[in-house]
Amino acid sequence: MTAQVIDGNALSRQLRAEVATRAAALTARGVKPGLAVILVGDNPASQVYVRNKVKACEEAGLHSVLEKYDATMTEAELLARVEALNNDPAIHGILVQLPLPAHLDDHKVIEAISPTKDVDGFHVASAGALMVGEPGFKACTPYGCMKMLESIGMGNLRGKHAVVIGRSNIVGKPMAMMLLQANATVTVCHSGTADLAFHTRQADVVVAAVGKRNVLTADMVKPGAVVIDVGMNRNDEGKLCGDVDYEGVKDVAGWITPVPGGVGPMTITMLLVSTVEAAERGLSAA
Ligand SMILES: Nc1nc2c(c(=O)[nH]1)N[C@@H](CN(C=O)c1ccc(C(=O)N[C@@H](CCC(=O)O)C(=O)O)cc1)CN2
Ligand SMILES: [Mg+2]
Repeated sequence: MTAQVIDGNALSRQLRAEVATRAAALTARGVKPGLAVILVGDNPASQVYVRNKVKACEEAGLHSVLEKYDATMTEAELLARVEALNNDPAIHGILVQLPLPAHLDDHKVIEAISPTKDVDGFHVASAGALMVGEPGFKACTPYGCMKMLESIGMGNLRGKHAVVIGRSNIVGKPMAMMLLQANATVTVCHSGTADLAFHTRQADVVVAAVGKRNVLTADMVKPGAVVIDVGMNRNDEGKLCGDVDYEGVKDVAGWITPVPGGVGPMTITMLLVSTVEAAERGLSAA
């Protein structure tokens, strides 16, 4: 079997066109959706991601503001910027690019963002809303993975077993909750799991989100399973690769996401979706 590829670039193009239509409708009503992106420090990967976020906003007709600060910025200064953006009516979504420099407390900074503008979905209020099935912003990477599943007719996972590898607050845990909301039976595996392959071999859907190459190899996958790769690593040649041994797993899986061109672009797409939604919510509350 050769797996079918779930193309994150193609799906993103389609969803971003829908975002552009919604943004144009809002703009015509006098509300241009606005995203503020805060970057502290000079992490080279983060610089690329924030640039891509701003570019994606421009292309979809959203207003965006990129605030770049030196790595020496104090926590008090950062919290003051977040507070100013919370009170800025032209801004509907705020995100603080992670990772932050070590002297800044990620949790404290994220909690300072108004939950009404938390388009990254990282605030405890957003995570709690997801947990209890209430409306709220969803973390963009797992949200993008769910859209990828929907795109292949697997939006409802009743009777299916999903295995998530990784338990981070920004991917693994919200991913598990979203799969549960979609009626899957969910297993979360992590560094303390005794026999990872035992679990993954039973899975109809595997999401690998560890940040380690070759965490999932062909012998660990049930034939025909859907494999979603959230990892971003470098191989020995310095080439970008995921957590999944793509070349081996593609001969066993039914569907697979590539790296690059899979989950990554969907992360930015879902950020745009949530920003437009934030602006729409504001309008309907007015
Ligand atoms: N505040 C946030 N910080 C971080 C998030 C986040 O969602 N919010 N996620 C990641 C980084 N990230 C977005 O911020 C991100 C990572 C990767 C991609 C992407 O498109 N990757 C491409 C490859 C890019 C390359 O060549 O290097 C792909 O997979 O095709 C987009 C966004 C951590 N921080
Ligand atoms: Mg920190």
